[in-house]
Amino acid sequence: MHGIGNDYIFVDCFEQSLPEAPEVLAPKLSDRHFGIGGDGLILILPSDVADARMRIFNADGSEAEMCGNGVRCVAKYIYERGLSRKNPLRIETGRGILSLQLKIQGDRVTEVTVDMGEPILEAARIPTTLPGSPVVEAPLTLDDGTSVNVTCVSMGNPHCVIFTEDLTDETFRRLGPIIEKHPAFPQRVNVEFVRVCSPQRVEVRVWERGSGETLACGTGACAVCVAGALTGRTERKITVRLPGGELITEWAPSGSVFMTGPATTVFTGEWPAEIEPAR
Ligand SMILES: N[C@H](CCC[C@H](N)C(=O)O)C(=O)O
Repeated sequence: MHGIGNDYIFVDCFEQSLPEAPEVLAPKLSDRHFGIGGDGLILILPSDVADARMRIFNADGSEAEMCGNGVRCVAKYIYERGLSRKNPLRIETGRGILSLQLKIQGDRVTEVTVDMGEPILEAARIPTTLPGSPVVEAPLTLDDGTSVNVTCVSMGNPHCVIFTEDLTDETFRRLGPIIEKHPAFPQRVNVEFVRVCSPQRVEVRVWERGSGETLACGTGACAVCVAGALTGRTERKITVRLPGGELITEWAPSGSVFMTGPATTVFTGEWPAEIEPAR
């Protein structure tokens, strides 16, 4: 399944368990030539406190606290497979229990609005060693001596937002991995490069922690919405245009960030666990 091109392999763990640790399995299955292919692995598990629990592992095997595009797909799976027919659904994640409002046409979930919770802005909880809480347009010095201004937001997982007119491949692919692993981010960081088109619309490219360039990032779109409002560059409700499609985000007066977007099933199947990927 995918959320506007941010694709994951989803495993239904209600009735089955994995043949090996997810940290080991995620890189194997995510490999687009020797595995199934995806930006990572997402486990759909039973929960004592919600309709289901989601665990997300990036393509490098690292576990993340949250995945915005992924949680919309989990809700679609749970509802369409009849594991729960509630609406809204509640999904337990690494950042707590989230509420998801489903748009249903026929028997299909076509769109999901997620209450992503409140942004986390204290530097130590992003986490980052940069000064300020919130960290807004702070200079981040790179190892070549140059610096970029960054605004840091956590949606349960860490994000570094850079407002720029330069979304070229050269800059994106040079700076993305450098900033992902920058010492100012003890747990690494997801990096969003943002061009402001208007106070209601931005264009974004994302270099994800643990997965590199992806076509979209739901938590990243929410972090951009918060950073745009904090810096006065955008309104609190914006359309975020990513390479894979668009998400609607709003940092509501209640403090929660809401994200609306589609969720798509590409195929279902099974992998013969005894066959090891060739690598
Ligand atoms: N790479 C992210 C997890 C996936 C987030 C993204 N795919 C989304 O839709 O929010 C991290 O390590 O925090």
